[in-house]
Amino acid sequence: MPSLGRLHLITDTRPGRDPLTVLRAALPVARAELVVQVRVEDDATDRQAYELARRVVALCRPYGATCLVNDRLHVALAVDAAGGHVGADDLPVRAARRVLGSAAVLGATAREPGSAAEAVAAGASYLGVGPCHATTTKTGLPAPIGPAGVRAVAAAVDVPVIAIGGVTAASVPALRAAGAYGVAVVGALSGAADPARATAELLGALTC
Ligand SMILES: Cc1ncc(COP(=O)(O)OP(=O)(O)O)c(N)n1
Ligand SMILES: Cc1nc(C(=O)O)sc1CCOP(=O)(O)O
Ligand SMILES: [Mg+2]
Repeated sequence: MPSLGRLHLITDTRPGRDPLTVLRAALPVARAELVVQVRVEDDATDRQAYELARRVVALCRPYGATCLVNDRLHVALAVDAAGGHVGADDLPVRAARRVLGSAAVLGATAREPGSAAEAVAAGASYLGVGPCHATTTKTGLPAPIGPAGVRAVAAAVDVPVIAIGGVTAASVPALRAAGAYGVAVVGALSGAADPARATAELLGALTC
């Protein structure tokens, strides 16, 4: 399995957002450090998810960036993405691993050490851990766990921990110090006036 990129860009498909424009700005800056997770709204059709994922895979390929698909693993397989990401409402990690195969990248959401260790034992190759900070991008989340929560999970597993939820370049150093391997963002790039510059700032904070 190739090494995992440290900057995960999750597509923002809310009305008025333009995920492919953001991606085109981020790719030349982050190149193989970029992991793009195709995430669509729950009411999007599989065809819409497929069309977006197909375009993302094609855009990522020349840069060596990685494309994953959130939730819809059949779409990941259909577009030959590198893997997928699952959480509590999705296929169980062991079932997801069976679907994707042993070589795929498989991310799982974990918010505390016990479920984190279970997800790794079931076949997760990285963990998405959060919400680290308050976020307006997704509703219904538990209270933020902060760097201390990330530290507890990172100490319990031997796979990369990707911190998520309200992450900005300013919050990256504390998350890295807590053991995060990388970060996943929506708003920090999708809402940026200059996504290329925001990508450079996030990468700078991740790799210094
Ligand atoms: C990197 C990363 N971490 C966590 C999540 C959240 O996944 P999940 O809990 O399944 O929630 P949805 O994203 O499906 O709404 C993620 N997508 N990526
Ligand atoms: C999709 C998602 N999952 C989360 C979790 O904690 O499981 S937080 C989140 C949204 C992250 O968006 P932003 O970077 O704009 O805060
Ligand atoms: Mg999910």
